Amino acid sequence: MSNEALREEQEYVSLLYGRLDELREHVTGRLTRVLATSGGNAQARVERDAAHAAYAERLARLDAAEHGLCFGRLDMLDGERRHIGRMGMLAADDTGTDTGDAGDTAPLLIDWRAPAARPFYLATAVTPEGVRLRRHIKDRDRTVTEIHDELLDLGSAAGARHEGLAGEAALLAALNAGRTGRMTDIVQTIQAEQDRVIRSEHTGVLVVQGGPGTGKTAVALHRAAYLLYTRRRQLARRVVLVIGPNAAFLRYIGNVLPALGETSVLLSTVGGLYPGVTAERRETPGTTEVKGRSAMAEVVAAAVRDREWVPEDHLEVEYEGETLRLDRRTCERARDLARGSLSPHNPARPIVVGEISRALAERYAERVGTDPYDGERLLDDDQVESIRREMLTDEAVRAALDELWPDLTPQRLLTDLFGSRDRIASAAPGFTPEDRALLLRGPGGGWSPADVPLLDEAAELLGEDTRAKRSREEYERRERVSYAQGVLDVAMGSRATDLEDDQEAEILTVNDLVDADTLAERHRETDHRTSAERAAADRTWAFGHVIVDEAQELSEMAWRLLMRRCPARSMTVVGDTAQVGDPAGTLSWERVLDPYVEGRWRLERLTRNYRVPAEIMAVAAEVLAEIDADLEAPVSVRESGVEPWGLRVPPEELTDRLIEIVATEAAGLTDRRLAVITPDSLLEPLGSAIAAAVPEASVGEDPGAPRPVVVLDVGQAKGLEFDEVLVVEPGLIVAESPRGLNNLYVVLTRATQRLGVLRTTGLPPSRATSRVLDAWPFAED
Ligand SMILES: Nc1ncnc2c1ncn2[C@@H]1O[C@H](COP(=O)(O)OP(=O)(O)OP(=O)(O)O)[C@@H](O)[C@H]1O
Repeated sequence: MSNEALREEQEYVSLLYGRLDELREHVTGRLTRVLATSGGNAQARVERDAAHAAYAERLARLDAAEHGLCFGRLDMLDGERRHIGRMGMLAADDTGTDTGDAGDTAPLLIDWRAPAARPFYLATAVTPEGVRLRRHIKDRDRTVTEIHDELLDLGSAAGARHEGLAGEAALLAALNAGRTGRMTDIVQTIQAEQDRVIRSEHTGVLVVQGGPGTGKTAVALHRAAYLLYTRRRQLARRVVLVIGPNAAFLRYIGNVLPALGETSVLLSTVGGLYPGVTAERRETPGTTEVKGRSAMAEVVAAAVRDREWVPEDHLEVEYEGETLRLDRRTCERARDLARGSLSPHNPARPIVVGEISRALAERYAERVGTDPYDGERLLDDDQVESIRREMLTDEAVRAALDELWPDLTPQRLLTDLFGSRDRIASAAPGFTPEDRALLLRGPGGGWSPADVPLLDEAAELLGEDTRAKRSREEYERRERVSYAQGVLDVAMGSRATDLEDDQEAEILTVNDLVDADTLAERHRETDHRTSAERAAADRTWAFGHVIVDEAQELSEMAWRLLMRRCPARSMTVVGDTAQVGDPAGTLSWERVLDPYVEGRWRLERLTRNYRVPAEIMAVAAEVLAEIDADLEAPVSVRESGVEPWGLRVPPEELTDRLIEIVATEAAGLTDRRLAVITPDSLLEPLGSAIAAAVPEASVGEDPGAPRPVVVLDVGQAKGLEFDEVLVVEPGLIVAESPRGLNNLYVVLTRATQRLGVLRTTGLPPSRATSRVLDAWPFAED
């Protein structure tokens, strides 16, 4: 890299940062002006809120572009030069436009997502796409530090060493860099097969199948950014939902989209998609599997129907000293009318209430208001109606109505169902007694992630619970009034205090003009939450696009929930059926997708492994062949020169040797991270032993700052990566789960540099069910 080239690029990059500062200043000025204005009618307020949100979002995008603003340059064969960066910028003084591909104005910088930037990712020496030179530019704190050039016209160079790797030097530098515990974006080095997925024009369900480390997560997130760029109007309002397997994974990927300037995104697990429920209950794999089956939809529906009760023969209700009898037919008629309304359960309840209370009032009127001589009813219709209304406040009548057709929350329905052997038997007649036993549970203990799709299913069938809705509305109203009262108090407190008493009496205060109730109602009109916050709080939100990562882990019931959240069926589904570990997870995309979008989903494959060096992948590929000989392992794009190591120790020495190894490794880690991955059953004992002996270690990913050493079980390691990985007792990992080999494949493919395997001599061969492990040249301790 010549100094001349560095100087030239520095000049250009400084110009771009100067322009970025101008844009920032301009938007900040506008934002300040919006914040300073007040008053006006409702429309003015709405417009002001919209402008406020738009400027704040734009400022966030400008801030996000600060690091690595311009990372590439294309010199085209026709002499044109294009600079590629995190956002588009025009040279013109039009501060409102910066898409970089607009109109005739020459762009200073082209957004990586614009069509003109595409050759940066696709051009190779064989298909140069009109590019003569591709340059990768690296800067730190606005200073250009490195430049990598590739000449792509055929005569000029041998091209990349690995055919098809775009920007090989920059790519390898990124792949070899130490991991921080937070995923970073890959805009500078997106590869051609990934670019095709990111920019796919398919608007329906796009499935991206790829082995470990092929960049599925990275691609899915960049696709979200791409879609937000090309369809910002629709998607920013409707929000893009990104689903990940667990909270640690969401933290791991959480910085990528903000770093790309995109905020209209909600990251969640499936278990996090039911507002008000924190799904932390742990369940056995058997229970998770049963709850994930699509047949559970019918079980929930049957559980609702079972609560729409009619008596065997008749129902007796005590009212004002009289025993009123309702026969089965009357109750049945009420139930049929309510069901025939096709409304969900709760909204249909008034039909039952109306029918039954009317029948009861009639019976009562017959008893107390009948002429003893001619049997004529003495009460007119109005009197009967007022008796009926009166009855609705009576406890016995209400109890009878609750028995016939209770107002139900999804939580109530499922708590009652799972707490009763009889209810389960009635709702799940097709299940085996063993499966039914897996659903049974005692009171309390909260909800599990597998419960959330069931709660959601129940919520659909039950509709809004009228009582809960009323009390929620009343609570929200009281909150608004109390907030408004606070506003009024502040207003009163801050009025001028140097007035004479009699003067004060003459002056209207804010409390004379408006009371807290009125002010509260006015506040109702404005909702200052972002779209993503509103989406998170709304169970029925329809997302513009849904991205599902580690999608092989989702159960059939989870798919039902996600499909409801995305009526447009615009989805990017990324996963690897060979990595499925969840007992309710999927081994076939057809099976889970065809029921919703039969024949309309598209499959793309990623074939290169960017994470795992060839030496480690060679071992993992053998495990993959054990899972299914037809599955193809992704091809590593690099070698590390370091072979994986294995050590076998006597069982009684496992903990001490492990601590010793971890302590030694930890001492040698600089800017690197080590993960110790254990079987689920050993996480607790080994994790606490390591954490007690090695100060750099934490058990589970630290929600705050990631530690250099982390001890995880298989489920926690899913989707994550580390510079070094130490797998403990692989035989037990295989033995502990019906998908044990898949789990072994997952843990062996988490390392970017080094892999070690530590096992005991004690496990009987039947428990170490992997041929690869049996054949592994473990050193004996
Ligand atoms: N084009 C690229 N440039 C630089 N880094 C890349 C590129 N593609 C992937 N990577 C890196 O490779 C690693 C693996 O990517 P990612 O986690 O997205 O793979 P994955 O397919 O989701 O893996 P798994 O199935 O094991 O979870 C990440 O560190 C990612 O940043």
